[in-house]
Amino acid sequence: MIYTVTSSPSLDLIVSLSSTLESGGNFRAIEEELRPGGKGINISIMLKNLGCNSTALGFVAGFSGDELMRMTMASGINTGFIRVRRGRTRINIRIKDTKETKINGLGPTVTSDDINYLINKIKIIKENDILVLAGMVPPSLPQDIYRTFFENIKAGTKVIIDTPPDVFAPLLELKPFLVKPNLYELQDFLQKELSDNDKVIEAARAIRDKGAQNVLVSMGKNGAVFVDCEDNAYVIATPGGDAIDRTGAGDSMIAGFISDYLESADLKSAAYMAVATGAATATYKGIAPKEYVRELRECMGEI
Ligand SMILES: O=P(O)(O)OC[C@H]1O[C@](O)(CO)[C@@H](O)[C@@H]1O
Repeated sequence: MIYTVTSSPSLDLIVSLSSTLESGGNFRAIEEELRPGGKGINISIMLKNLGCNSTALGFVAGFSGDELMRMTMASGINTGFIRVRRGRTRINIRIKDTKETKINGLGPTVTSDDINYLINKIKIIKENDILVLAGMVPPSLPQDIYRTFFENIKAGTKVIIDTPPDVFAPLLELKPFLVKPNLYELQDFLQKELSDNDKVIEAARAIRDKGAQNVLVSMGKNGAVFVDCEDNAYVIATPGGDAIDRTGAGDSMIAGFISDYLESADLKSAAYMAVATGAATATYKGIAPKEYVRELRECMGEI
């Protein structure tokens, strides 16, 4: 089984403007859409599109939490959300003009009882299952919550961490199966520019040497760098196409990686599928369907 944990899921409100957003201005949307969001939720949706079942776990609250649960279940995903009493599931805003402006909300207040309910769900995850820990840790949660989750799983569970490097860095010693920073976050974290692929590979190897088994660095339109547990390093180009909506593209990469790895047990093949899946969502409105992912994967050729 595959489990995704999103400690702060969201509804994503995507609003398009015909003119450029200015602080203090008054604008009207020309298009708007409400989607279920949060990294683990997007991963579960992409997994479903690729034909893999998963269970989405996390904390939800208020009317926005009800709507998120409704939308997630309508996508055919198993859910095991913990309903918390105070506050509401955050509504993250994406404003699109010529660029994309993101405002991510705070999320509800989560108590230690709520956390224990989620830990109990995590405790039943079996050896050889996959657990994805994804997204920011909201201020209302203990900042080491992912460590607590990690420490409550059985040995042999494959843990994948899809968070910025400052969140996954303290967890590397617990030997996650895969971490996936994006290049911008990684540069910010290291406080240096990784100006060519060799430098990205070197940085990925340094993360692996600290404990991660495999490291996938997503690089937007430049594809990804993948360094595996046997020290193979690959630079994987995207199958092309102009990004129209990057929301969920990085999350889709994780789903692509998992779905391929479960079928092929081949890390390189999984990394190529990750890039195809991320590119599909980036060049599609919403989380891409399987046929489109397959088309892009075929464009990348045999590996
Ligand atoms: O958990 P974070 O880092 O705040 O990011 C959440 C946002 O990222 C996404 O999961 C896209 O990656 C959105 O669906 C969501 O609004």
